Amino acid sequence: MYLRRIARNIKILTKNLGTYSKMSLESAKKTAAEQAVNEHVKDNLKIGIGSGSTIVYAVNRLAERVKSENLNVICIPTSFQAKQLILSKDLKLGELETYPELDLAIDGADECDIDLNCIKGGGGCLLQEKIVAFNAKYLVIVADHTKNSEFLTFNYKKIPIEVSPMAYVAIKNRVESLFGGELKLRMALAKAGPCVTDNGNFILDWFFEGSSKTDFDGINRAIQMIPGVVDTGLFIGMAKQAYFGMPDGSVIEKHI
Ligand SMILES: O=C[C@H](O)[C@H](O)[C@H](O)COP(=O)(O)O
Repeated sequence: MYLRRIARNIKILTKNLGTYSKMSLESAKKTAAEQAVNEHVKDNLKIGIGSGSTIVYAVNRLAERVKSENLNVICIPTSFQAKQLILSKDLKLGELETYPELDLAIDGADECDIDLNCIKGGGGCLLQEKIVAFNAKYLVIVADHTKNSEFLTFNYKKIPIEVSPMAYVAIKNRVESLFGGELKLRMALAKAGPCVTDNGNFILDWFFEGSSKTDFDGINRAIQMIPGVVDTGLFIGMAKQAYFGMPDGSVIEKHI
């Protein structure tokens, strides 16, 4: 009886700790995203809007500032999710076709190294994010502290690669024989079969462990050369600044 009660209390404690750490991660994302929007958004900007859970806080803050300061900003989405966010907040929606030169892009990351190289695509969005970031003068990353790492794959052990569906087996075999690791076709969660991106492609998650010496730039270029590869989640040399929300409520900023 006594032991059973202890076991129950331990279970409750573990559950509460889990909820607490999830809450603190969410507040870390929020503080980082809000600070980035406070420091970078000005009147008359064309802004690329990234995808994921952290960008939601950035868009919320952006909408507040647009309303309270009567700012004129055009938002260019990087995914279906980003477009829905922009529309739901009554922000001005633009597209790259009409606004091919952007002032700023704000986006999340799955991991970000000391030089601000990133792994992205954990949520299945990378191609439009990379196109939008490339055409923005300044890419700012917003994330919680768990994404701030020494080198890529230090914490986040997979690199998403968007591929043409017909080529996924050939690409999997080629990357494994060139660089090792294992590529797995990402499966959908509430649908039978593979996860299909906003662009109608598949995602191969490359489980690969690099080190501080790994040439991710070279690897990225080599993979991009394989026919059927649409793009990789390696964002090398693209971000100029990153904001990481810390557990104590502070924000660490990194510049290039
Ligand atoms: O595919 C998703 C995007 O690349 C996200 O920006 C990335 O996964 C980070 O997302 P989150 O802000 O949810 O950690």
